[in-house]
Amino acid sequence: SIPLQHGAHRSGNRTDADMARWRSLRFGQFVHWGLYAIAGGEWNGKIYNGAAEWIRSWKEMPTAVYDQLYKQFNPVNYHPEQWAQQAKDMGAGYMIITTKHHDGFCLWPSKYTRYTVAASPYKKDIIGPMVEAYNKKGIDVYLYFSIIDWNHPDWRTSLKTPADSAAYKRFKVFVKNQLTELLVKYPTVKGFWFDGTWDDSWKNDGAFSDELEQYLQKLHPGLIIGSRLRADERGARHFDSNNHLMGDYEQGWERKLPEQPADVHGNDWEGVMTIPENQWGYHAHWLGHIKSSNELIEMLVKSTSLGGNFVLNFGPKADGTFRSEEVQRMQEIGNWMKVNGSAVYGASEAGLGKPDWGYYTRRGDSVFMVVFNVPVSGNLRVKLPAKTTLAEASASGQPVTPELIGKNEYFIPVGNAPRHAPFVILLQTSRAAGAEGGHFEKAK
Ligand SMILES: COc1ccc([C@H]2[C@H](O)[C@H](O)[C@H](C)N2C)cc1
Repeated sequence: SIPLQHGAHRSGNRTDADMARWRSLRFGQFVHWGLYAIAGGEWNGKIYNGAAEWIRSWKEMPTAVYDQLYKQFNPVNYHPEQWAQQAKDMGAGYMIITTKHHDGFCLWPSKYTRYTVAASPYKKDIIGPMVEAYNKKGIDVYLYFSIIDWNHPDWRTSLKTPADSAAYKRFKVFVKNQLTELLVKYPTVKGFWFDGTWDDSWKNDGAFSDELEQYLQKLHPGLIIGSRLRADERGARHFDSNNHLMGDYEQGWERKLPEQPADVHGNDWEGVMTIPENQWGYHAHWLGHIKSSNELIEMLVKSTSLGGNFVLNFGPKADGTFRSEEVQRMQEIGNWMKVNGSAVYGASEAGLGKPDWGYYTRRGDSVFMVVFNVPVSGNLRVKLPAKTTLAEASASGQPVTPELIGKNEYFIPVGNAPRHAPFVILLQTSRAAGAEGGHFEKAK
């Protein structure tokens, strides 16, 4: 392997309590909120086909116009305790909030730039009350932070001249100052969700990203930071030049999910997902497919079945309210999670493969069958590993009688009554005496 100073410093997943908690929560809420919500994906009567939070880069939107939008930021209907309650009702265990997206506008009154809420008509800190409201509901908070900062005079995409290098040196100090400020002002946050780290300026300075990560973890022990922050000294991102994951979990699953255990190599990982095809900030006109609650529940269960977390994104309007499609999905998903959340919370891969009828998840000896597709036979096939016995099966607390159809193979009869949502069957298994280690195969 290649000797690296700034590659992965740990092989295998973190085993500490903070990471175990992150892993157990399984389901998060992403919130993208900022000046882009004022534009809402359109300008001068034209609709922007890109992602709403990127509208500043749209040729139809003069940057000078965008950069004045802060003078209109005044979310009179922003009630963080209502945001937190609806997230709680959805079943989210953690929330990720954009403190600063690529446009550089800060939702907290940073003392390192004037481009913050303090300069807006709203004046007040957005982040502090949000962290407090979510924590009060028992929801952990993570801070999204974009390294790219289109507003800052010292940000550079690449370093072409000595002047560029001098500017970017100042910019790195600014970044470290802002991150320190966020941890000092909001000490209950559990981690950072970094973005905007693909430019050469950042990619070619692996040493800085490594030192920054170590500095932040020393300042805030237990901090959780995904694989988007770092580059190694050869410019490799997410996985270092020896193909070892950098950061505490794989953070590359954006609007896509792994298909099988081999795709995640036994690493902790998190998938982030939009309800429309590709909108993170508020866009008045959602184009293309809008995912239903059942589709989103399947993605959450699929993620759990592959040992990862699933984070669903919401883009509040400029006034601080949520669009009806988003409120509806939070309620529908929450209603399902209230009944079936035990198949997700604290659960992980079952090591039983992928059945046609849906997904297996597992927590200890409890195996959950989350059923999306009932076969025409009305019987769900279950094959357990050798040395594993099936103690009992139940659906919604009612016992179900499995039919033994072969060695450690069963049919679970569920009938063909029409169903409009996935349902869960609990298999209580027991480890036969002398079964070595985990009687379920561990992900490779
Ligand atoms: C260039 O392709 C990109 C760049 C950045 C993104 C940003 C989105 O604005 C959003 O914040 C998402 C989480 N992030 C990866 C998405 C796609």
